[in-house]
Amino acid sequence: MLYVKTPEEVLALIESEFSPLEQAEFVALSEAVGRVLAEDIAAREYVPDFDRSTVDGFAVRASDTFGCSDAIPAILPLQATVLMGEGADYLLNEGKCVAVPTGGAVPRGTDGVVMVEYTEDYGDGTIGVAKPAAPGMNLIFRGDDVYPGKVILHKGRSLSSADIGALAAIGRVQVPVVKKVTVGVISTGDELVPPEAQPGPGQVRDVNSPMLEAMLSTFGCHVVNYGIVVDDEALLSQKVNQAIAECDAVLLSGGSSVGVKDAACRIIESAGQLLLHGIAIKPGKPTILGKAGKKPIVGLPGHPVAAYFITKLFVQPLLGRLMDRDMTVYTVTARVTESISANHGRAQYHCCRLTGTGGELYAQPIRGKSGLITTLAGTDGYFCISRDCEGLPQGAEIQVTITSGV
Ligand SMILES: Nc1nc2c(c(=O)[nH]1)N[C@H]1C(S)=C(S)[C@@H](COP(=O)(O)OP(=O)(O)OC[C@H]3O[C@@H](n4cnc5c(N)ncnc54)[C@H](O)[C@@H]3O)O[C@H]1N2
Ligand code: MOO
Repeated sequence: MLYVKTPEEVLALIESEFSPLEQAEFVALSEAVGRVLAEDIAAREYVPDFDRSTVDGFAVRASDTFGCSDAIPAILPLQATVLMGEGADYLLNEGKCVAVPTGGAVPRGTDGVVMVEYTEDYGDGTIGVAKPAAPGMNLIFRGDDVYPGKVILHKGRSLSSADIGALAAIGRVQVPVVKKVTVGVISTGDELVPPEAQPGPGQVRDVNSPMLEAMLSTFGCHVVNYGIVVDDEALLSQKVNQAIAECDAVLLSGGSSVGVKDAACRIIESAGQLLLHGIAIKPGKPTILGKAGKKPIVGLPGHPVAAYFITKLFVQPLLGRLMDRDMTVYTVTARVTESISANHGRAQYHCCRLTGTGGELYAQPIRGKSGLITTLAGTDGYFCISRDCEGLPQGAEIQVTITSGV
């Protein structure tokens, strides 16, 4: 008999029982994408460090161009030409202009740049300006991007490729990141053979290890795969204890239910402390959570779809807690394409395919038992029917968490 907790209670348990590992290291910028920042990053300099033009054109004092037009251009003598990669440390004289390339420095006193398209070079050292410049037009001023002390990225953020660009802009080539959490993965079952093997009668390929390994690497973890262990309690216990010694967290798939050979619960209990056995969720009810010291041990249900959802819904936030990382998932609103029934009392999760027509998104639920795996393959996301709901009518609005691409 399982004494189940609600998903909300499980998330609260994770928050209260586990804490960030707080292990940081420095990595090169080229290694930093996807890593989690260990501290806020503040700029130490101005970016850009000089006033610069955003167009090819002529730096002007805007007031010298007011009122000009195609018919009556402002005629400004060319004072100088700025070259790319060189400074312009002089004053723009009143009534004059300076030729600047896109990104080039502009002289002091410039408060606008007129695009070359709106000018005419008369060939006598003067430029005709046919369109007035508004103050600030086509200019980026020193420190517009960042200034010393400005925090550009916050602790806990998983670095995106755009963030890498921002770090490069401020010269942070050694980045303080949270050390990767190492997660040990063990699959248990007498019936399991490695994916490369041809299953014999009653045997199935190990789906969970490769799937979990892939999921964990998208969460930014380092994975140690301990392979398949047969249903031998002593052997499994030895493997679990080895994984606890070598890793920061352990996932054990299979053997989580209440069958005679389902030893995961006893093994986790003897390795440390049992925190939970059973979540009011479908699929994934017979999930186990325990800890050995500060290290979490999760007993995932053997059914691959159940193992998948439990990893998405609870292991991901658990590892986020260890890495002190924001693991917020984003959802989109869609309408279900067909009615779907649900078990009252358990939050029920379904994968779906999304289509979009007429500005609306539609979610086609993918039906199938949790022992099947191809129901997950090729789906775009998943949605939940809450435990107090007996089903959804066709067209009901749902929130879909997108999973395609990860
Ligand atoms: N009497 C009861 N039986 C079951 C219950 C229950 O409450 N009472 N719960 C069912 C639910 S729900 C689930 S989910 C499963 C969980 O089973 P276990 O975690 O104990 O896992 P196993 O018995 O080892 O395997 C279940 C199923 O999954 C296949 N499996 C296991 N590992 C893998 C893997 N790595 N790759 C692919 N497939 C795997 C295994 O062959 C079994 O078919 O229990 C129900 N039973
Ligand atoms: O967790 Mo089970 O998947 O409901 O069969």
